[in-house]
Amino acid sequence: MISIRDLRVAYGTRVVAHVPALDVGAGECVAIVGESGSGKSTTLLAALGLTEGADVSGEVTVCGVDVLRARPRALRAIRGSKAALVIQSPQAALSPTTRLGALMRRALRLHGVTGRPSRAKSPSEEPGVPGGSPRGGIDGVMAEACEAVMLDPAILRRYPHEISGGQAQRFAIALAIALGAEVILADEPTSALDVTVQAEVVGVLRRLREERGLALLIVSHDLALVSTIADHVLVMKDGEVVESGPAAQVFTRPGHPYTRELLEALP
Ligand SMILES: Nc1ncnc2c1ncn2[C@@H]1O[C@H](COP(=O)(O)OP(=O)(O)OP(=O)(O)O)[C@@H](O)[C@H]1O
Repeated sequence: MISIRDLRVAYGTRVVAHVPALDVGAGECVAIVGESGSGKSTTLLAALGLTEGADVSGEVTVCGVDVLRARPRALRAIRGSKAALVIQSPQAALSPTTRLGALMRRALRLHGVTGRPSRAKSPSEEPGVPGGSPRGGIDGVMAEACEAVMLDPAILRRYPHEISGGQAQRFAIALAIALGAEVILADEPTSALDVTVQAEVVGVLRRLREERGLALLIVSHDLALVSTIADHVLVMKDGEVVESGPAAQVFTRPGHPYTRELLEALP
């Protein structure tokens, strides 16, 4: 679903992220960890062609689209529908005067999700995803997407300022699901949340990838969180990947002194 080869992102003469190889398959979770400024978010944004003003080279393929060479139309087709970006403070991106339900409905219409059975991929394969809603219609798709992230669909009647940071992040994930996302790219997915809600959101992400085969690329400085969900971990430092391997290996037998440092800093 995501394949990156020899990605280099530079601002002026400074290379801020260099990623030799990164692959995320369906149902997999890959995490990028590292200290602030190490190039994690830049890598995530580059995967969707969103690093404005940067010189970007290499190969990036997301849902079959050659991101660095695709026309804007092809990029728009994957952004927001097939590949959804969940950012640190989703509330800031929501229009304050529009109820969440209206926001979600507008996004679904924009991407042609009607909730009619004709759009269903395979109801047996993906129950409750766009078009396959047993309740039918766009309202059914919206309600099921909320329930998939453990939000009461009544939240759709609220305004963005009436929900918590955790609910906002779950709403962003619900929106991605309603749109039929195959890939979720999440930047510090639980940064705004307290510990209990964090565990809930991670549980939701874990279940979604198991049940729907979602591919997850997560950026986080929280190694404890990453250890509960990632299959594969990339450790970045000063724009370079210093270690990359299966999560179990990176956490139990770290090969790089910097990874050991990060692990030792864990409470
Ligand atoms: N638009 C930009 N112009 C110039 N430099 C930038 C730009 N965006 C990011 N950088 C630089 O690139 C480096 C990597 O930033 P990035 O946001 O990818 O780090 P990060 O590891 O995600 O950090 P954090 O955890 O704080 O979000 C930083 O030194 C940052 O200052």
